[in-house]
Amino acid sequence: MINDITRAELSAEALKVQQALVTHGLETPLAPSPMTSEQKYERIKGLMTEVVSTLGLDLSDDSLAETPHRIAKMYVNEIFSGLDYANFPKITQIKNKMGVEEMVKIRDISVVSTCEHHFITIDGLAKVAYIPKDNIIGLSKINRIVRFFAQRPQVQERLTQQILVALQTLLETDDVAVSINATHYCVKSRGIMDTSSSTQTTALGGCFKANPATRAEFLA
Ligand SMILES: Nc1nc2c(ncn2[C@@H]2O[C@H](COP(=O)(O)OP(=O)(O)OP(=O)(O)O)[C@@H](O)[C@H]2O)c(=O)[nH]1
Ligand SMILES: [Zn+2]
Repeated sequence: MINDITRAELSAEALKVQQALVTHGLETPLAPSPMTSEQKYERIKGLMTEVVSTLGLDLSDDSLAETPHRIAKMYVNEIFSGLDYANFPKITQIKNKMGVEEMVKIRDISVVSTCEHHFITIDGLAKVAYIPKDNIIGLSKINRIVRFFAQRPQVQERLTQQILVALQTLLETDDVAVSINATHYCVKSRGIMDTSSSTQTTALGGCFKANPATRAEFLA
């Protein structure tokens, strides 16, 4: 949830994307919080002090002393920074004056996210394609949108869909496709401890869904 003060600071793109995710039932489950980033940092630092000392570790050791601070900073400013729409990337688009009507496809976009069930890393690659309508988006902005949604606690299926809907909303076309192949460290480093499996998720819109040839070209 976003309060009125925060809303005023958000970009038009961030607000449009947030609204679209809510409409599609794809928004990350968020509980209303009146806390600022600074207040969240202070509280998490205190709570992590409890976690680390409960584990029996000596917080007076010079290597461990700053760990609660590091974790709180990492959660708020880094790996969960995508929970705050104030961090939504600046989006640059240009008019499609050159009449591009073929697929634009970006491969091997780094996806480093965090599994929301275990708070352990998800590590993979994304492929994103779209067929331009009126606008062409700056290429790096696609990577930045992937990163924004990756920097949340996630399930891979929702991450894939959030990227799809964000791009459809910004590009004003349904003709977008997203695919992610990733290793879940909650599967690799604990639990079943499978070190070889990876997970592929795909979200297709418009002609990528309707046209088998377009779908095949994307997935190839
Ligand atoms: N669909 C989906 N499942 C995920 C994702 N990340 C983790 N999971 C799964 O979430 C499930 C949580 O299952 P639980 O039984 O509640 O947790 P757990 O006891 O730690 O389960 P194990 O991992 O089997 O030890 C596990 O099967 C995980 O593999 C994801 O991105 N998508
Ligand atoms: Zn997990």
